[in-house]
Amino acid sequence: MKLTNLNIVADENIPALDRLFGHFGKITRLPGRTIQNSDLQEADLLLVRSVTQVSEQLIATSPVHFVGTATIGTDHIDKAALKNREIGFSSAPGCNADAVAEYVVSNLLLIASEKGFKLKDQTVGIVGVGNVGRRLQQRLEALGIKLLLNDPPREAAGDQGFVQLESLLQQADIICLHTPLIKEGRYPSYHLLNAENLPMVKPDSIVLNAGRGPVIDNVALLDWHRKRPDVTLLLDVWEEEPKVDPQLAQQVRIGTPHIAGYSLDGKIRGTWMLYTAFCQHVGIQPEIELADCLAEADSPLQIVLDGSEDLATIVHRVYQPEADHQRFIDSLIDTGSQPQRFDLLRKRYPVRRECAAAKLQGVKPDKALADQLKAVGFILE
Ligand SMILES: NC(=O)c1ccc[n+]([C@@H]2O[C@H](COP(=O)([O-])OP(=O)(O)OC[C@H]3O[C@@H](n4cnc5c(N)ncnc54)[C@H](O)[C@@H]3O)[C@@H](O)[C@H]2O)c1
Ligand SMILES: O=C(O)[C@H](O)[C@H](O)COP(=O)(O)O
Repeated sequence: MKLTNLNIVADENIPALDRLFGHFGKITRLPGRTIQNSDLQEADLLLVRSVTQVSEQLIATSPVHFVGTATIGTDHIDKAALKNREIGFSSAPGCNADAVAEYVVSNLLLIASEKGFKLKDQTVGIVGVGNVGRRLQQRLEALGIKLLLNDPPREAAGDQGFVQLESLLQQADIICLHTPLIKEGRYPSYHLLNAENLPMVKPDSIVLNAGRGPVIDNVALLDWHRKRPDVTLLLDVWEEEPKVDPQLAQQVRIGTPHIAGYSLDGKIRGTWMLYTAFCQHVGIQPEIELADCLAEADSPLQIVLDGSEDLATIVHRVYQPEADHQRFIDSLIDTGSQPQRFDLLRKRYPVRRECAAAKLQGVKPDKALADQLKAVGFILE
């Protein structure tokens, strides 16, 4: 196999493809939802995002020998089918975990200022404490916030410090869901929140889902929330996406089109992780650095401080949930085209950097603010 004339079929929404895979051969970019078996009949590599269902049927009779998904989630991949056909596989674990943690912190700071509470007086429950949940845990702990953690697989593996889901639901002021979508096995997460346990949620609490839509039974959620409008809903993921239930969308305070992880840094990191995994698959040494790919993307974020800012103001200069929410609400205007608009919002998502990439200039923050900024991921000189 020559490594310069491979046929690569890739989702058109994967960034930095030319830089990281161009030298391996010809790249054919396709809309992820439309990639089908006939597109793969001469393909060596298939690079996807979460919207391509990689099934036995998709790869049957194709010469594909490596599949990569530039995402954390893998619920769209039939890993057993790939293994049966001895096709190499890699996802991008943790690639956009910082982006999701920052999305959550930014949302919570927004709701705290709207409702007039201090985050440090709240108890936050994190369900699913993996790459995303851990980074959220680190940030919130560093801000002095009390946490309740639920992760039965980690608990079963001997990790400590977890509570049962029911007690988390009963005690947390803010509930953040960060589990993968798992339908089978010992710890399924499908409809983890449902008609039976949603009523356990405390009055006036906040429920945020940035995992996968079906982790909450959306029909039960709508029904319950109509009786419990005191609860603030923050939803980035939807059970039938790209189709969104317009009635549920109207109940949420912040609704977004599955973009919690959509930082430029997280996306490029995802492609780069596939590049290194592919190099390993074919037994060559990766030569391209992640930092070079990010530098070439050339989207610096400079934040000039005048000394009047607090943590929320600065975090919202990196990521402002309200802008995404407004675009999302606008996309619901016509039921017929709503799913296409959902995909378009994702395809044309504005450049968003992570806190670690921001350069703070102007008036130096005092120690208290500097500590908070470091807690949420800024790097201060
Ligand atoms: N909205 C977005 O843009 C976005 C971005 C990144 C990831 N995600 C989703 O978030 C998920 C989590 O990401 P991650 O990087 O933390 O994954 P991860 O695999 O590192 O961690 C997932 C954690 O969830 C735990 N878990 C599994 N089943 C559980 C259950 N039934 N109840 C409670 N905990 C359970 C696991 O033990 C693990 O610790 C991904 O699988 C993906 O579906 C969404
Ligand atoms: O699993 C992930 O990494 C995230 O959900 C990711 O943001 C999905 O993005 P998509 O592949 O749908 O563009």
